[in-house]
Amino acid sequence: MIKKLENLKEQNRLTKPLIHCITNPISIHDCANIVLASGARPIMAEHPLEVAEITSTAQVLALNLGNITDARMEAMPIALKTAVQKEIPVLLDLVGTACSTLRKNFAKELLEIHVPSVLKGNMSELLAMIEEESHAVGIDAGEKDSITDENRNRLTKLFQKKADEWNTVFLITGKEDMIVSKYECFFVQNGSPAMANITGTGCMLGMVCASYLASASNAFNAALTSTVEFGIAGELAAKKTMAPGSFQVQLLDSFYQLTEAKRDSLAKIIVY
Ligand SMILES: Nc1ncnc2c1ncn2[C@@H]1O[C@H](COP(=O)(O)OP(=O)(O)OP(=O)(O)O)[C@@H](O)[C@H]1O
Ligand SMILES: Cc1ncsc1CCO
Repeated sequence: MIKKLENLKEQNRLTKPLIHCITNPISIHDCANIVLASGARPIMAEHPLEVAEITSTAQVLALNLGNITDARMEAMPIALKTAVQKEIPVLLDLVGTACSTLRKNFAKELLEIHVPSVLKGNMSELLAMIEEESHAVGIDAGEKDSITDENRNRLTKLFQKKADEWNTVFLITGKEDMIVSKYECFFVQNGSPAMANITGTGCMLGMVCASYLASASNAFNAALTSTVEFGIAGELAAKKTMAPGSFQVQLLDSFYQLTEAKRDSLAKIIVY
């Protein structure tokens, strides 16, 4: 089990892969910094006339639908097509697809071009994408969509079927996180409530996962390793402070400093 946790931060620190991120301005600065802390190099570029060139020099493409604009809606399909041509892995963060029909329809258009290696979002966003009932409150997941011991089995079956159909890995976040491929479903119980008190932690986790796609053996290992490490970083940061301003700083530092040994001793994973 623990074999699926790879030392991806160290591998990235040796190769410094370039991660092309097309993302929202709310958390863009935190996203660039967490890519750096993941051992990779970020480039945040979204002009429709330059993204093909930028994506073609990158090792991974990360798309995030938060605060979507006309410019990013024009740029994302161009970048995605380039990623397909260059055979580079893609992560799509489905921010807001449970509260905005525009975003959900746009996400479906992107999936028509190519289904990314990792589809990420909170539970409400992912339920909406697979046409199941969801209860989002704006960009946040609804309480009714939380993972419980009663719905664990149903959710596992639901997402495994879609992962098979779409040939993708789902990274589904919340109090408890869920990583699903057609073969496997792991639940990750690391993390802290303090992570929900600052904006953009979901976006940041997406960027860690994108960075790890550059070095991982497969998309499932990238999703699992990033989720466990980011969750543990949240726990360690929360031990230092629960106040949101300083928590944000501690989160970045704790993630940057987390060693493989400490991660393995603190990982809380349920293999389903
Ligand atoms: N109450 C909680 N307890 C433990 N971990 C949490 C909690 N809330 C969030 N997290 C962790 O924070 C990270 C981000 O998840 P979350 O579901 O809050 O993302 P999000 O809603 O997409 O965030 P944002 O839109 O602000 O970027 C995940 O790793 C998740 O496990
Ligand atoms: C608050 C917010 N609104 C759109 S994107 C975003 C950042 C977290 O997803």
